[in-house]
Amino acid sequence: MTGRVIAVVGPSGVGKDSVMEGLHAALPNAHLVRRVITRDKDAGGEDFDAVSEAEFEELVRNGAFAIHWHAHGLSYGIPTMVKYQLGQGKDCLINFSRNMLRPAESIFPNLIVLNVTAAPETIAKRLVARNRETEAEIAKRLAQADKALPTGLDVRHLPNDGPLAETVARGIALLRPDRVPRRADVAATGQSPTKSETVS
Ligand SMILES: Nc1ncnc2c1ncn2[C@@H]1O[C@H](COP(=O)(O)OP(=O)(O)OP(=O)(O)O)[C@@H](O)[C@H]1O
Ligand SMILES: O=P(O)(O)OC[C@H]1O[C@H](OP(=O)(O)O)[C@H](O)[C@@H]1O
Repeated sequence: MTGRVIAVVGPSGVGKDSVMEGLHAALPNAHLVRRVITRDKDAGGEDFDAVSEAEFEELVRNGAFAIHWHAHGLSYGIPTMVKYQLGQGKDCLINFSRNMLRPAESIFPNLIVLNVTAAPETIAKRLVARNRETEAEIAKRLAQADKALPTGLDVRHLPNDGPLAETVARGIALLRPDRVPRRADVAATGQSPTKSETVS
């Protein structure tokens, strides 16, 4: 059976990478996708392949990416290898861009969106504490924190205001392939129960 693409989205600093690491540790069938990014290799944070802009463009020309995008003055690519992993039946966890969810639908038919959220002041504190971006870069990222998600996708909401371990435990429950939605989910959305799910 084909694996699922689990597109982890949310504002910069909300905790996507942290949640993904926790899910990866707990779910043996979930592959953590390593992104190619035009970011300094010593920037810290997620494990990624650092390339120059010229190298990135060459990779694009050579069809190295299943999908790629530009954000925050950087370029991000998801290696085509992900399709092999999906073909092997592995779920693939990808730190994704909210802007790319619509195009992703046709590239990855088995797409689940894990929408990580937190209060704006919590996100701001985390970005400062992480110390990866300058003050000006942090301000720009915070200005883009609020972005609507496209409609009609299978979105599962994961608040990350509290302890990370609790978020990860709720994330695991949200991703269970046999998960039966709560009645409240059905009533709240008034549509297909799998379209929008939250575990509290
Ligand atoms: N539940 C949590 N409680 C406390 N700190 C957290 C929690 N989740 C994440 N953090 C911290 O918040 C900071 C931002 O987390 P992370 O880098 O995972 O965010 P991100 O959403 O992947 O950001 P970006 O999109 O910019 O890469 C990190 O320093 C991380 O350790
Ligand atoms: O705002 P949207 O489009 O959702 O996300 C844009 C980009 O922001 C984050 O980048 P980083 O991991 O902080 O470098 C995401 O991973 C994504 O690549």
